[in-house]
Amino acid sequence: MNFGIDVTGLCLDYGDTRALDDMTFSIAGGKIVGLLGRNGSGKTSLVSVLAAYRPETAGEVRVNGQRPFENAAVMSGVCLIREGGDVSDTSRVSTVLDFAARYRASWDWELANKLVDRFELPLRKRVRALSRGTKSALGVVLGMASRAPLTIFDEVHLGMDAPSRYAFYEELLADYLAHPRTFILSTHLIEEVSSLFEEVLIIDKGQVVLHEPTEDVRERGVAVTGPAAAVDTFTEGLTVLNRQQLGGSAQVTVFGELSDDRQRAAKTAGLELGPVPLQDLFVHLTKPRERT
Ligand SMILES: Nc1ncnc2c1ncn2[C@@H]1O[C@H](COP(=O)(O)OP(=O)(O)OP(=O)(O)O)[C@@H](O)[C@H]1O
Repeated sequence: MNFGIDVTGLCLDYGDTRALDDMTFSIAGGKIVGLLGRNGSGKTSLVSVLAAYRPETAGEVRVNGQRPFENAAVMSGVCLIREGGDVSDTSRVSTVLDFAARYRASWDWELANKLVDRFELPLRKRVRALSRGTKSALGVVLGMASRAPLTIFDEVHLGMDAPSRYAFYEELLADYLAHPRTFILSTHLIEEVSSLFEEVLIIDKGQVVLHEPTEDVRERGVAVTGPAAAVDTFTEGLTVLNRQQLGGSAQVTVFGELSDDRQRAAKTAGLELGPVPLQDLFVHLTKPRERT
């Protein structure tokens, strides 16, 4: 079972601060979605509404067809893991897992135990004695083993070191393939995790900037690689997102599709064309605009 999401005209205010500003989007169930946005763009606010931690100020939010806030049927099927962990600092790791197992209808102990071993979680230790990375790993175990129809990781893996993060991505993909469900991952570490995303939702200043299949997003630009002088000549006048040079070779990322003629011209000039790194597009789409 997996939960889909329908959001229409969603607004969320904290007093005078409008954190979510007229958001509209739908996510079909059974996908891994990347939620990308700069600091303060509204990622945590959005997932808090989806997971019923907060009521919306205006608009409509439907998770599995129902309004989440104070709705037991939705809340029991949504698992939001935030970086802080939301678990009692004084409890032992084993107690936190036991509690989650009692609360989560679809909890899977086999998976939990496998991940406890993989992340070397100290079951007897109290949560407050865990390092930041180990606490994040505990969050990963709670989120994965819940097998919730909608599982949301809000920047949970940022505290983990690279081997642990890659272990997380591997376990997430394996378990998703075996037990498809809806995942939302909010992150700043775009490139290393982007291969997992089937869809990308980019938000900025509380608004949706882009919501597309990842493949389509990558086709919104082109990475041009080859001898530096030829690359620069070819990309002159185009919207350049990024330029890297190594010795005599350069790679320039440009925004916008290239016509067939331009693509042929690139090949004739000995240039290689490739997909655009998601990170470059993200930076471009969320960069501050001049006010008019
Ligand atoms: N409890 C709160 N009270 C008042 N304003 C808040 C509160 N929580 C968030 N905000 C404001 O709402 C906006 C969105 O914040 P939010 O935490 O949702 O962004 P974010 O994308 O998760 O940021 P980050 O990547 O830095 O975690 C920001 O302007 C923030 O200052």
